[in-house]
Amino acid sequence: MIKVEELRRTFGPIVAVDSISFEVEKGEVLGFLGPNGAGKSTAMKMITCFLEPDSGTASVCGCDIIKSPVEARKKMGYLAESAPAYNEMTVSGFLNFICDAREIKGQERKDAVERVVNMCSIEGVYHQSIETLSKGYKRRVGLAQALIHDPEVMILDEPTDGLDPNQKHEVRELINSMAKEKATVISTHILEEVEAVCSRTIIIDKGKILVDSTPDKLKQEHNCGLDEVFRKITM
Ligand SMILES: Nc1ncnc2c1ncn2[C@@H]1O[C@H](COP(=O)(O)OP(=O)(O)OP(=O)(O)O)[C@@H](O)[C@H]1O
Repeated sequence: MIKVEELRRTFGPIVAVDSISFEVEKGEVLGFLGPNGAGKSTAMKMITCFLEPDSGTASVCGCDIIKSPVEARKKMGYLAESAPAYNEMTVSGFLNFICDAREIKGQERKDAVERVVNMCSIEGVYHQSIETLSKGYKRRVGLAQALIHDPEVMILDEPTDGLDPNQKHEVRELINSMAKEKATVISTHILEEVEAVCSRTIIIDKGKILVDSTPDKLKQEHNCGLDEVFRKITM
């Protein structure tokens, strides 16, 4: 469902993403791991059509991100690293604004909003303005907007960042509950999260893919826990 082919992006002299290629099938949850500055967010921004690649491309459910970005975006839900929500809007106003942008109307809109509000447990802050929310609730609102059109592909940049342990658990359960029907990519620094939700993991450093494997295989091959595997590979 996701096919990434030789994606590359530089910022001046910095090669943020260096010709990476991989595929993600329906039902897979791919964990994107790497140290700070490895290129994870840049890769995600390119796949979700928020940043143009220097070269290479990707397709999402058969829609090329360069030739058909609008179609590709319809297939994806994207939670950005620092979810760009409109602070002065209420949660309700923001989710309805996203529905406007995605042309979700009438009863379909009512059902979609109700579904994501329940899924992300944001009933209690529904009428509150976004600027008054805690970091964890902002993250959940970001997740709600990413899921509002029930996308086939989810691209989630550090989805549990800023959440307390209970909320982290809830979001991981949520990802697991949806995983079968979707292709999912999440980036994270939390190795325990990889074990909890990812069926596959890519370790990226300095823009290059160093490892593409499953968490279990990595632990077996290196005969240690994932945190040690991560250190061995990236240090
Ligand atoms: N807009 C930009 N202008 C200049 N350099 C950038 C820009 N965006 C990213 N970079 C650089 O590209 C490299 C990759 O950054 P990126 O944010 O993709 O890494 P990351 O793996 O997501 O890091 P983190 O785990 O810290 O979020 C870094 O060296 C970063 O400084």
